[in-house]
Amino acid sequence: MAVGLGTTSAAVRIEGLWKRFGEQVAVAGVDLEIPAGRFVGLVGPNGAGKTTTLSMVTGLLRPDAGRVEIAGHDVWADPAAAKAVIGVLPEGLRLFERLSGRELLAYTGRLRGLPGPEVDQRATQLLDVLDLAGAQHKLVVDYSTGMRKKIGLAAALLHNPEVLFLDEPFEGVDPVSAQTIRRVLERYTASGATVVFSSHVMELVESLCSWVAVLAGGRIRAHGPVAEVRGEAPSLQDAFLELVGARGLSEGQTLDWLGGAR
Ligand SMILES: Nc1ncnc2c1ncn2[C@@H]1O[C@H](COP(=O)(O)OP(=O)(O)OP(=O)(O)O)[C@@H](O)[C@H]1O
Repeated sequence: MAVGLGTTSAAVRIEGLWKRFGEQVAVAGVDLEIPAGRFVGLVGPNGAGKTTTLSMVTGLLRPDAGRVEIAGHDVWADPAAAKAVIGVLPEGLRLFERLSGRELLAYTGRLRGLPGPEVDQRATQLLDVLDLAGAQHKLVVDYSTGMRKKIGLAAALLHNPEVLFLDEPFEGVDPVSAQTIRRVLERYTASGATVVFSSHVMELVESLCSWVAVLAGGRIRAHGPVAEVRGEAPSLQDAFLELVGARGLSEGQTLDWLGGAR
């Protein structure tokens, strides 16, 4: 179901978003309204424009054209107000490596303007639910990939944002940490907050998300509740392959030299 422009329940409103890198058009006119209180998947093949879109939506990359509103705040006209209500776990997350996990949270909390005792209390709880309590005094440089994602998530949640943006949050994360992250995110959306995350892993999106947007070639190909985007297809994966026009190997592309039959 397409949510019409102008409804009031949108967590994120994107209008006419464009980004070009030289000759390469990365995002080619994205219009999208993301409803509040949903677990939302932004899916698309490699190079579809997911990271570029999320970077523009979260105020990290200036669009060539278009506008973005988050919880009613224009990201580029009023960046401070917009950034106050979002949390971001970007791709290739850069952290302060020479701080411990707890110090990183303390620093993030003060940057967000939270009082010290409140930061301490929230940090203790987040470290605990994310299974990082035992590693809280270790330097971030010594954290594993999964631990980095989890401390990045804790930092993104510390100020209790209205909308959380996550670029590939489960990439490189083992199943135990993935389950922990998942539990925290489900709890967060159950309280009415919105999560928007990008992924290529369709099974994950189908099991986690209630709403999905499919991006390919810099454009939105479909969006709405997962069941509607899936339609008659047996799985979201099948619907996705259909939407993005995936193709098999054709005549002349048989790779007949590949494999054991010599
Ligand atoms: N800084 C840049 N300079 C030049 N081209 C870029 C830049 N960033 C992205 N692109 C190009 O824009 C297009 C969209 O890239 P983007 O990283 O947004 O896609 P994506 O959907 O996140 O892909 P993936 O799933 O592989 O991470 C690609 O063709 C990419 O090569």
